[in-house]
Amino acid sequence: SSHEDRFHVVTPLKKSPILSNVTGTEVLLKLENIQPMGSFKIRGIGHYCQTLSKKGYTRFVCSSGGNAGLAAAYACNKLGLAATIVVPESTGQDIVQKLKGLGADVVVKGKVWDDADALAHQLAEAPGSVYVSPFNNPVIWEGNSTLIRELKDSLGLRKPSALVLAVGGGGLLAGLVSGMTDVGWLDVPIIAMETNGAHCLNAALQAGEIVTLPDITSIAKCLGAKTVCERAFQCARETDLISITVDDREVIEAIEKFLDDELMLVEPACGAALAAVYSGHIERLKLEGRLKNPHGPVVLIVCGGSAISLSQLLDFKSQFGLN
Ligand SMILES: COC[C@H](NCc1c(COP(=O)(O)O)cnc(C)c1O)C(=O)O
Repeated sequence: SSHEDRFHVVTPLKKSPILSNVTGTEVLLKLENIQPMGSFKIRGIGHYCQTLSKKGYTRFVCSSGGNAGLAAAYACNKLGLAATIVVPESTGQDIVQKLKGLGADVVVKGKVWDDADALAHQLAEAPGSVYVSPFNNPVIWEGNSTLIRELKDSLGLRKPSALVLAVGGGGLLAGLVSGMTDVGWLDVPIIAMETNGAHCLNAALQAGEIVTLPDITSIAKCLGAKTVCERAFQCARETDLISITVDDREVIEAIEKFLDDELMLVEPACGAALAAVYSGHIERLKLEGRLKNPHGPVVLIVCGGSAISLSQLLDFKSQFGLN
């Protein structure tokens, strides 16, 4: 599609000598943290808002941990449409202010994203309004799949030995699998990272069916969906998906190491993906022979996100005794 009818940018696929050295294999970073509003969300949410705006809706009602909301507020601002973003109490004030700065109405509701989502569905009943899911819609997955097309264009005939991503509700996973189907990469192993306490996909895979977590107890609130979407659960069974969970402490260690190594500050949702490298999972999987195409690069999706600041990182470090 031509530039003016999409909001995302083509992001760099950056070689990382330091992370390659840490894992003993080539690691490439897909820098979604430099998308407008700081995360990959603009690909799927921007495409969804763009598509639905042609149907005459005047107000978009998006439930979000924060990042999908920022993408929706940005898209509606560009489209000249009203936006209501419903976030849980765990969403920080800096994100709320950013949302308001984009002209969105912000409603804070409930302890976790699921509570905010229930209200968003109600508010979207109003005439002229339409609901925007942060992760559970085929149009969103179609937008997210543009990331794979860019990887294919960058890598040419080279196939990744693995794709590493963070999973919240599963929209990024569903989108990547859609793109992988298009480019013939369904055999590429997917390393699906979650934090313990926001591990709805891992819990479902262990149970053999979709389950709902009792609560979100991880600091990675932007991964905080208690139930993984159906499509993501199906994707996990249709692909060579390796589900890994990490502790919040490992996430904070990964964030700090990445800041020192690559001079970029990312939030806990993204730190979960980075922990695949810094907690030694990539190295282990390689030694276990799980990465069938060992000569290919590991591609890590640096998903970005706004739920971080230097002071929050310092608070997290003292919370986990990492000073
Ligand atoms: C509760 O929150 C769901 C969603 N965040 C999801 C998210 C993910 C995971 O993407 P998903 O698996 O939900 O498509 C990864 N990386 C970042 C930085 C994210 O913000 C949101 O913003 O509303």
